[in-house]
Amino acid sequence: MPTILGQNQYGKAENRVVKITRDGDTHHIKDLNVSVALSGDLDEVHYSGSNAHVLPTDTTKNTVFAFAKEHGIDSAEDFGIALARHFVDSCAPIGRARIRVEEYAWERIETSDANSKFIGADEVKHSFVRNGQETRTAQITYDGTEFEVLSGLKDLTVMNSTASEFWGYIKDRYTTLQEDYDRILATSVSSWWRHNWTGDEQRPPQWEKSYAQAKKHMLHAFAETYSLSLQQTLYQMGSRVINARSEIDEIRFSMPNKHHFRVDLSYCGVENEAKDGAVYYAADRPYGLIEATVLRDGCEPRIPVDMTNL
Ligand SMILES: O=c1[nH]c(=O)c2[nH]c(=O)[nH]c2[nH]1
Repeated sequence: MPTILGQNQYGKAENRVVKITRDGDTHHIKDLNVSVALSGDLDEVHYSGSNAHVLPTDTTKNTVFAFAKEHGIDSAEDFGIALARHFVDSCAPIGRARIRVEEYAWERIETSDANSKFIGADEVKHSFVRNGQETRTAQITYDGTEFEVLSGLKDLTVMNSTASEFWGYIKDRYTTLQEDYDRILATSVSSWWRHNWTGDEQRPPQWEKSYAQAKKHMLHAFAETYSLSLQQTLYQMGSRVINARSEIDEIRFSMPNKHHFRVDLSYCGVENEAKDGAVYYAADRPYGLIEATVLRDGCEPRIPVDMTNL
């Protein structure tokens, strides 16, 4: 049977690069997991094994580490943009580069001045604890003409211990769920959002600030929405980000409903009402999975539907 080659891409995945920047005694950490995927005029390596158009994945790995040293890492997005531009602009057979980045945040450990003297410093400025909140993500794609910059996060776990109800849904012969007028709403947010910046001629967003603001608006909307469903909360979170941040046109969420079931304690004659402060069973599976995109009116959806499950 004749066959032809379909979509293909290659590169070094999961380059774990840690860059320390020293500002006197004060150190700064950028801790990234960078994956490179290149595509272009690469039929021959698949058909005949000719490597004439292949930039080795080993070289793509070396480039990641060299760029971290030579250019530093201002933000995941800046780093991805520099790498994507380099691979496409410096290597003729490569027509498109996609750089995916996960960033792990570190927080400075605050110490007492007195004890710091033991290591000969007034204050320790080089000790960090891994931040246990979300993992930041970015994906930069460049085709030689336009950039697409997606930023995101995953594993941002949030809970409202009240101000959530769920009732008025379809009931059929399989329904056992009781309507609930005071429930826990908890989820682990995965989200990607798309910036409308596409290239050099416009001023790029300030990526670090944009990320912090997007996360803040998401969290505030989660906290401030009186929720009748997780779907409604999701939409409020997306709308808040789009309305507050002019550089973002589209945001997609994948949010598992981390169910907390009020335990029926009637077996020992104990009431367990939400209003009195209840005991819940935190179920880990199965979970409702609520996913949706929120768009600025008039903008095209471009974030792939399954992007949030990476
Ligand atoms: O917020 C919710 N949305 C649903 O669609 C749903 N379905 C369900 O069983 N519980 C919930 N909760």
